[in-house]
Amino acid sequence: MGALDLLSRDEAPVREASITVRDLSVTYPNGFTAVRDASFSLGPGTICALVGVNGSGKSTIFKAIMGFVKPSAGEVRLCGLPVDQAVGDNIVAYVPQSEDVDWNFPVLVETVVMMGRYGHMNFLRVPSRTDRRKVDEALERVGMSAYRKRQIGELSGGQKKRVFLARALAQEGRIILLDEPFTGIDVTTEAAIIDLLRDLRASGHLMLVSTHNLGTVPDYCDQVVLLNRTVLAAGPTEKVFTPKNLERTFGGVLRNFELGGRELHDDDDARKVTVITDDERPLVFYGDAPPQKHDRDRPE
Ligand SMILES: Nc1ncnc2c1ncn2[C@@H]1O[C@H](COP(=O)(O)OP(=O)(O)OP(=O)(O)O)[C@@H](O)[C@H]1O
Repeated sequence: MGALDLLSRDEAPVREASITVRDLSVTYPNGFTAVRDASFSLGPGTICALVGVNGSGKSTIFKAIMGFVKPSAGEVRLCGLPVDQAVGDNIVAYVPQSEDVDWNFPVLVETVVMMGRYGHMNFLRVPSRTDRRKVDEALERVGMSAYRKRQIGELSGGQKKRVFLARALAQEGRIILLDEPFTGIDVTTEAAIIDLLRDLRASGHLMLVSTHNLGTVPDYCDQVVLLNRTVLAAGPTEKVFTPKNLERTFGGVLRNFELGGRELHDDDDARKVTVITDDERPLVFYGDAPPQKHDRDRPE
């Protein structure tokens, strides 16, 4: 171990992963309250889907968990700690939405992943042997070692997602937030990411995944939080991910096109539905229905 390792901040004890959101309200400076009285709690070894329409407050919840916005009421605790302390201890890692990243910024893949180690380094930010090894391992784990010397902006959407996932792995947070990780990627990459999330769950990590790909939610998420500016329902997937709850969440009518477009009953498989909004537009396809679309084509 080198002298710089001795000065690193890796000594924080490993705590059991947990997220507690209690009566959380977030009001933005313009006075708009994006989330009101939201409560849910999650423990270690969990993959939880955060599901809601556009603007329902998913990113706002993430920002509150990362400490980017302060609650106007209520609180968030991570592993039992206040957010600032948990972020300082590298407990929480974040995989951003693609749109939130400036892809023109010239930076190598391996540098992006090394950023996950910054919180573990001293103020000089000179990578130790451990930091380099963690970066190597993380790139290997997401299958991106061969791309380490490439500019991030040159990669495909799915490859970029993998790199940001590698950054989160290198950071070694027990809690990982993934903001729409499956948008714009192929099914193979989606399956690879889901496999990785399952591995991480098996090692006690807690993952909160905001997603519009509802069809696969019951396959890999053991918990679900349904959101529409507050928590409408939260708990085990088999209890919460029901047609009735999804109808409340999406504010439309659920139909099963496999069954001739009839409205869904609550004992139907919630995966095989399409949400129809008030203006008769299909909002989300999932299950065995056509792939996710947002246009006006209704399936026959
Ligand atoms: N900085 C801000 N100032 C004011 N209002 C904001 C701000 N950021 C978000 N909002 C508003 O808060 C609401 C929730 O936004 P948020 O980004 O959390 O939704 P979301 O569920 O993540 O949406 P999407 O699925 O489209 O990503 C929206 O009505 C949005 O316009």
